[in-house]
Amino acid sequence: MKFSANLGFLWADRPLPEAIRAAKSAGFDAVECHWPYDTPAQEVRAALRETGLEMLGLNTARGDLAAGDNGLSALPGREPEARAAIDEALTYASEIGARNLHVMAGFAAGPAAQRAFVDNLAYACQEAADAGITILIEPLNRYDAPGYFLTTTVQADEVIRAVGAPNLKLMFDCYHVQLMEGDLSRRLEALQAQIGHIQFASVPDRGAPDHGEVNYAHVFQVIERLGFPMPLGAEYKPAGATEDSLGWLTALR
Ligand SMILES: O=C(O)[C@@H](O)C(=O)CO
Ligand SMILES: [Mg+2]
Repeated sequence: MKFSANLGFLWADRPLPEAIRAAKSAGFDAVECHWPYDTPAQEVRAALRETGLEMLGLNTARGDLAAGDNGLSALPGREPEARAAIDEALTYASEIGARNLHVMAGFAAGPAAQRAFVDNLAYACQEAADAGITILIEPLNRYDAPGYFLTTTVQADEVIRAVGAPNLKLMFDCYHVQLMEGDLSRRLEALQAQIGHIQFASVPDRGAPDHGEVNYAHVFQVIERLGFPMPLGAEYKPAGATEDSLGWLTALR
């Protein structure tokens, strides 16, 4: 199996280009990140070229962090900001050759939020299509992100159908899905056509995948059997130094 290091959590204490090099040295096949915007895109591109790693994806900016924003695209009345964040992210993604963009919904609820999300995603998909970029939406669990608009794969499936764009896919983060819905094996199989990227972490502590209530040896076998072609995103919070958390990866090599 192939694995992508999520540099929002792994080597998060290092500047992004150094984190990319560390992921290469540790044996990862790809990288992904959260919000790379403080690092000039050419520095990221240079590190990717040097290591030969692909940046699989990044997130749209969350908005006004001091005001508690966690994404903008499902916030009625804030469409101009949401679309500016989408434009910014697509420009950055194109500059570093990233294939996926996670468009973050934000804290909202109700029909107006649903309409705003669908409309903003339609805009994102249209703008992304020419660059060959896939737009992802990710349900987040209610404990880490209470009040977030998108919380389940069932809801994400409805949104994907409402937008109806071929380049809109589901980010299936096993950690969030286990906390909200469980039944990982069946859900991966049922949703395989909609899934654009898969992430994982132990549950419930969001650590390395070698402990906790989910048996990842089994989940990885399911994913392999389904023939999912892309590296899986290791998006967990190491308990100490990232290098000391990689026994699971070594064991699989
Ligand atoms: O699971 C997560 O938290 C991330 O994948 C993310 O992009 C948003 O916080
Ligand atoms: Mg995730």
